[in-house]
Amino acid sequence: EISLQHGAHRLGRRNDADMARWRAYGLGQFIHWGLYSIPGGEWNGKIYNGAAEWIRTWKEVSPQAYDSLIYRFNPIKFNPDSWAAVAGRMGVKYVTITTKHHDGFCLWPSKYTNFTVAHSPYKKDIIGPLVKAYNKQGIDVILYFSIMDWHNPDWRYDIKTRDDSIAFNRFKQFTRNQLLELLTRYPTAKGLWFDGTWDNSWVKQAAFADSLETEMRKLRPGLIIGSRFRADEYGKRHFDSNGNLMGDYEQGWERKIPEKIEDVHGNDWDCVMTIPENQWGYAKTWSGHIKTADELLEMLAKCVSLDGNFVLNFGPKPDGTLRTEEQTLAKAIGDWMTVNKEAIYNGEYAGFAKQDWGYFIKNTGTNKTYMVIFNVPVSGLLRVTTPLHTVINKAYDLGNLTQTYTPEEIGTSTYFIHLHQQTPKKPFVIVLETGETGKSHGTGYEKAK
Ligand SMILES: COc1ccc([C@@H]2N[C@@H](C)[C@@H](O)[C@H]2O)cc1
Repeated sequence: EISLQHGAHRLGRRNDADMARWRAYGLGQFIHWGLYSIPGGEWNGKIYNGAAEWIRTWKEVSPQAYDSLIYRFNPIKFNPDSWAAVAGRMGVKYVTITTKHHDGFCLWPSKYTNFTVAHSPYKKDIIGPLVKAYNKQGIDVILYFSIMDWHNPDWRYDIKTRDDSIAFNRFKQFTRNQLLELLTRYPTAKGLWFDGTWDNSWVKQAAFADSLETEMRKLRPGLIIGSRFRADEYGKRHFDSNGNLMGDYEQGWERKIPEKIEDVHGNDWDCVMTIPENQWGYAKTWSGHIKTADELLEMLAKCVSLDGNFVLNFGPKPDGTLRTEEQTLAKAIGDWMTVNKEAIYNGEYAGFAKQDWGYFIKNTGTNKTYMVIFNVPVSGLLRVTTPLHTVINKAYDLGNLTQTYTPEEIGTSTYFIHLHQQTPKKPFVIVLETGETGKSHGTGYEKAK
């Protein structure tokens, strides 16, 4: 271990109620909405082959022409209650919303720049009504904020000259002002999801970012901040120079999912996922593979089975409506969650050996472990190996509690659950009620160090 001034300030997971609430979410929604939604990945009739929210960087697009999109931002059909209703029906417990993406356009009327909704034809605050509508549905809000801001003339990719340093110091104050402004305007927001923090200019601000993080936590006790916000004084990000996670949850899983529990190092984490291969903001043309509800449900179950949250991205249209494909997927996921939500909410790593048929999810604080089944073997036999000293007392269908199973013991702590003839063509859940044998009352696995 080396001594660090600006590394992790806490070892291991947070154990307070605010973090326990975040840990229990399971399923979240990401929303990417802004000026980039207007071109939707197309410019002068040509399709941009990158992510639609990055179109400003395309050589075919002049930054000034892009920034003039502010005069076309007027989502007349925007109705936050309908977005929140879709999210509620889908069963999400939290939403992460872009307050400002890399292009610098603010969805709230910030006092610190004119590049906001207040100076668009729409005029009104977007974030406030969104927070209110989602909170009314019992859905918590996390604010996405991009440090990198292409519009602000003081932004720098690196600090090479004294002028860079003078400009970037102004930028740091601007950033601090906006973050404190967001936390003050939206006091019910539970946390921050930072992005745009990989460039040298910001990576060199270990001391500034560390003190800003401390200031934000003081302003909002319990605030949840991800690992992507700041670097330590050696430029290490997410994990400091001693290998300890900075922030409260790991933000390393963007469009990818860990394979095994060792990959998450005993930390909290979220996975943020797109429906097409790689589009966050609205893209008129979705190319490549569009994920199905069953694929997304398997990703959800996999994340929760490995102690994470699964956050599915929506890119609303410039008029404020949600595209049909997203509404259809939200309903399909919601229909499944209506029956199986108790396997997802308050879910954690169960410590059972991974099996090919699917995922084990333990319910925090109870003796229930859920088997979320995607791949029924031709044998119709589901193998279960329990953790040490754990026995199965009861097994039954979550979707039909009268449908019970008597596990056949086939070896030490190993059982076969015999499925009944016709199994559904949808993912389904079997509930295991377990008990402990022998002296040890361990959880069957020690949290990975
Ligand atoms: C350098 O590669 C990327 C990839 C994606 C991003 C942004 N993070 C996602 C959550 C989206 O906001 C995407 O624009 C930024 C840089």
